[in-house]
Amino acid sequence: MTTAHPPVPKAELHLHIEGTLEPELAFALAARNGIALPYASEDELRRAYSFSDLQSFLNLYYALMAVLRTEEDFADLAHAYLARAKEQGVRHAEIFFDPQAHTSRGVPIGTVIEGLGRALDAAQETYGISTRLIMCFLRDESAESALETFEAARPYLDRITAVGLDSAEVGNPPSKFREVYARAREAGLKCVAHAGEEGPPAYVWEALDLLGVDRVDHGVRCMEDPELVARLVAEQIPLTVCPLSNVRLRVIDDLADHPLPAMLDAGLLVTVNSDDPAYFGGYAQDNFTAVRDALGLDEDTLRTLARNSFQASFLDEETRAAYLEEVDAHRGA
Ligand code: HPA
Ligand SMILES: [Zn+2]
Repeated sequence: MTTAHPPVPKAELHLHIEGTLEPELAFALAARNGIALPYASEDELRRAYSFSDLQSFLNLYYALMAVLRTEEDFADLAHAYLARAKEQGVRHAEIFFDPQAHTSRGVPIGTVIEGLGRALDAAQETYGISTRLIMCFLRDESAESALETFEAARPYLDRITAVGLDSAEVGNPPSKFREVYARAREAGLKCVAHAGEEGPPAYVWEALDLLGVDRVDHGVRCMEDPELVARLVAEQIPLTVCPLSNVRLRVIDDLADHPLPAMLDAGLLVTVNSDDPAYFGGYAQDNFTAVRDALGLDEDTLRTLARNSFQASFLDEETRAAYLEEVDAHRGA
């Protein structure tokens, strides 16, 4: 008899909670809230998950959020994610949310944060997962809207660890959001930003130099610029890479061609994450397994990726050290 190895303990650092909305939950919440979805069934919805680029995904991602209306909806969404994350060996999750995608539909920011917070408060006890929240600004909305969102979130900043930047990248460079990032840093928050997913290496430079990010989300296009790679290596700025997302959004043609091994060889602090797992075909361990199989990564490399995930996290040193010990004690990938 063969015994399946438990998945390696890991931190998930690039995960949009709205991107964990599975068709089953979308239909259940639609029914609960009396909302009609333009799909006849879960299968029909699933068949719409075929994307040509980031924007084609974002269109469906924002449309399906219509089912999220109450604190309970946001709590249920986070509980469903945490239950799956536990099965995938996730021990720590730093979770993005997109407040403007909800406030623009009339859902108060407090409903979003209190709802997610309710689930995250129970996460350690219920799932054995420590959590942080990262509030993202939609970069295809205005700089003023980001500032207004930050001010609306002020009463809840004790629940928020960092700010981030997501949505349609090309044409919306980090420089547009200097002011809100300065304000966030002044308030004691960490800073991350999506950069170098569809956008050029210049956007990664801007995220570093103008926003002062502690971590770059995606960042795969840094490989086009050796000077940028040298900077990221020298400062050990973490990159939260999302392999299955890259294939589904056609950032990379084929997983077998993914630059992950070259990134590791270059000395970059790379982590593997799931981005929007309900849409891209896999959660955290699914991404680990997929890169292992497509790129022939060995057990030591997978353990390095798991170690990197805790190194790149916003955990305190004591908790980080405890998780790293768990990784080192783990056998099998
Ligand atoms: O991969 C992504 N990129 C940009 N914005 C996003 N919002 C959800 N997922 C993504
Ligand atoms: Zn993302």
